[in-house]
Amino acid sequence: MPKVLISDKMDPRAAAIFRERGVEVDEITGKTPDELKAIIGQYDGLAIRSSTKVTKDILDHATNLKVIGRAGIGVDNVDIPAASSKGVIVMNTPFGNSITTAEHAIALMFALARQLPEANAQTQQGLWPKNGFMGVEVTGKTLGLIGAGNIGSIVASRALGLKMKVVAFDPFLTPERAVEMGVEKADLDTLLAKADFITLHTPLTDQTRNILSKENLAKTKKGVRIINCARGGLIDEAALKEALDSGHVAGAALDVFVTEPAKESPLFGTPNFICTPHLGASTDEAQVNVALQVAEQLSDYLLDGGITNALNVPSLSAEEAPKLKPYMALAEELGSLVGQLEGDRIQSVSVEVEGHAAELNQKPITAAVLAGLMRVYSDTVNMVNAPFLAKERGLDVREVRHDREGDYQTLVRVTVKTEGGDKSVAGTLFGNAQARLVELFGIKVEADLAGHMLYIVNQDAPGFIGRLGSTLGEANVNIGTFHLGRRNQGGEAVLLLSVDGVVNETVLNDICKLAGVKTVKLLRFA
Ligand SMILES: NC(=O)C1=CN([C@@H]2O[C@H](COP(=O)(O)OP(=O)(O)OC[C@H]3O[C@@H](n4cnc5c(N)ncnc54)[C@H](O)[C@@H]3O)[C@@H](O)[C@H]2O)C=CC1
Ligand SMILES: O=C(O)C(=O)COP(=O)(O)O
Repeated sequence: MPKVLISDKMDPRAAAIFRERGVEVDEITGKTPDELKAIIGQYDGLAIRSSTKVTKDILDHATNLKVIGRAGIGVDNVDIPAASSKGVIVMNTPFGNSITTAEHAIALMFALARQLPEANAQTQQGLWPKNGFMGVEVTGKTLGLIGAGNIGSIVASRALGLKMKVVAFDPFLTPERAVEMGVEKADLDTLLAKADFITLHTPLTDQTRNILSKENLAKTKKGVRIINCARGGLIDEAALKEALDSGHVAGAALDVFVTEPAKESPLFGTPNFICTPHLGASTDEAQVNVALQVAEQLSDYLLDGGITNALNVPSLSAEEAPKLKPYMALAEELGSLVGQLEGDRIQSVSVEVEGHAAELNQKPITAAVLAGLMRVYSDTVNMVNAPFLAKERGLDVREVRHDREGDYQTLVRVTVKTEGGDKSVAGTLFGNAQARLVELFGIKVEADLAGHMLYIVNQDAPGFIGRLGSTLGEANVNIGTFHLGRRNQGGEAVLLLSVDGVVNETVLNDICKLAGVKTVKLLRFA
């Protein structure tokens, strides 16, 4: 039974779903990195929010980990490249808390416009400060939206409902989508110059870090009010403090900080500054949504291989997964075969599918070919890290889908380009389940690829098989299955034999010495 650790506070429904689905679950929150390192090796899955930092160091100790599920959106607390290179899938729940977070941004906008926190505090101190708080209306004002994705577009729709004008800066926002959203698409400088309120809704990336820098804050309209419910690091906090002190920025509301938990900050105590402790996603509704979703997604993957909302591997629905499973086994065997036979000589790989295989999602099939192929270099390769490793090695990978009818109802062909020319292997599924090699470097064969196998290329001649049988028999090597193919009578022939146990070097040398033998190689399949 797979085992999952929930390491951040999550709605109890997540644990209930895991148990219902047949996944063992531990809920252990608040661990230090060292404490987490000590226990993470036991788990196949890890469910987190933003508190757990999944660093390379933690991943190095996560010897059984297959999948990380983020109950929420931002995954900047996960070292995704490190997870990918370890073959660990990273998933998030991209929509479960977006309405809630958009509402928090709107709440903070009103809190700023009417100085609600300070007015509340002074009223409760018995000051009745009726003349101390002059607010501003939002109606008719311009909201500058930096980032017009899921959350940004919900904020825009709410702002339009409040009769605001919305100007959006997002390099990926198409003019058509801007029209659909009812917003004006603008460049950043235009937005900074026009906006009465600015709200940020981008991930933290190298491009967005300090997007509200000292220089950009200086380009804003005097009296602007700024809201950040996305990520700390999008605003230069020191420059914001200066701009609040000088009165250029009339107010700022932060839900997120560069360093979290933010137990101290030069911004604390600044007039017209308000903040919340990363509460954007904290509503009953959002937490139920993300908890249910993350538990279902992790269970799907650990139990059935279904992949939803993964950030480092193509998606694979729980419906597709069982159909693709035998294809992935076939693809991995074909990749392993060419990898073992051609290894370092491979310059590029092409994966072709035809017949039934062409009706399926090809990405997982290609990833499985690469996993088989790259396993020559490392035992820890799987379909998550294989595409990355292939890229690192400079392997060019192509996918081809044929609509044509071929000799087989379904076929996967892997062609590798080497200095010696293109070499191709192909396989089919018998009964939609049983993987079978049907072509090996242009020669028709029919073989199961399993266990230890001997690959022999020889000149087709009478008596060869008898001599080979005797050599193996004398060495006490039992032949399990025997598959033979040849280009033409008397031409090049290829033999694939499954053998019980490992064939040692002496036996391989004896086979090499048999008349007509060109190549002998010991292969290993799962
Ligand atoms: N405070 C909180 O508790 C929460 C914070 N968030 C954060 O909100 C942010 C946005 O989330 P979603 O809208 O769901 O993401 P999304 O991926 O749907 O949208 C992000 C948008 O940012 C845009 N973008 C990327 N680079 C940009 C750049 N250089 N300049 C301008 N725009 C750029 C993208 O094109 C995209 O449209 C994330 O960072 C997420 O972590 C999300 C949920 C809760
Ligand atoms: O979903 C996100 O990106 C968030 O920032 C929410 O964070 P949280 O799950 O509340 O720690």
